[in-house]
Amino acid sequence: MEVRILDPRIHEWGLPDYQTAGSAAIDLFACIDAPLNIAAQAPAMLISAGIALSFDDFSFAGLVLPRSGQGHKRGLVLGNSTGLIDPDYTGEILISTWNRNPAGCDPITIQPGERIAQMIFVPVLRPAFTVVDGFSRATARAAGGFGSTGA
Ligand SMILES: O=c1ccn([C@H]2C[C@H](O)[C@@H](COP(=O)(O)OP(=O)(O)OP(=O)(O)O)O2)c(=O)[nH]1
Repeated sequence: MEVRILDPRIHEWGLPDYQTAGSAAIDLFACIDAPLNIAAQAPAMLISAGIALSFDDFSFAGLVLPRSGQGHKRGLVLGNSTGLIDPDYTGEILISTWNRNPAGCDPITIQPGERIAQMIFVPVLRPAFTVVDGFSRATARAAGGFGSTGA
């Protein structure tokens, strides 16, 4: 995969070496010029991750996820829940940043270079659709949905 470093500070912050470190994800840095206050419950803010990717082929995609500590302990999550990076997207990766804490809580201050999200890569399946009126195979669950098997 080719990566363009759009923010030169990433050279010093370090591209993650997740392939040898055993981590599943690369951390994404907040490419901001000064500390940034994110108010509780304010509309999500797009923050540059400072990199762009060129996927080798269309068989995998990227998912931007919150970091567990940032989300659970601090309330810093993603305004889009999960970000999908399409394999044909070559623009800068952006992080939809949201302070989920209740209104009135202190703002969260993000520092330049802080790792505010992470990205994993997933294989993409593209099943062919066959339009039918009824399914050819019956299952025990059928249309039993939420809670249908008990609490
Ligand atoms: O957290 C994210 C989510 C998306 N993107 C970029 C990559 C992705 O390929 C593109 C479009 O995202 P998506 O397909 O989820 O957006 P959409 O709202 O469905 O718009 P589109 O019509 O562009 O597909 O935006 C990011 O940089 N960060």
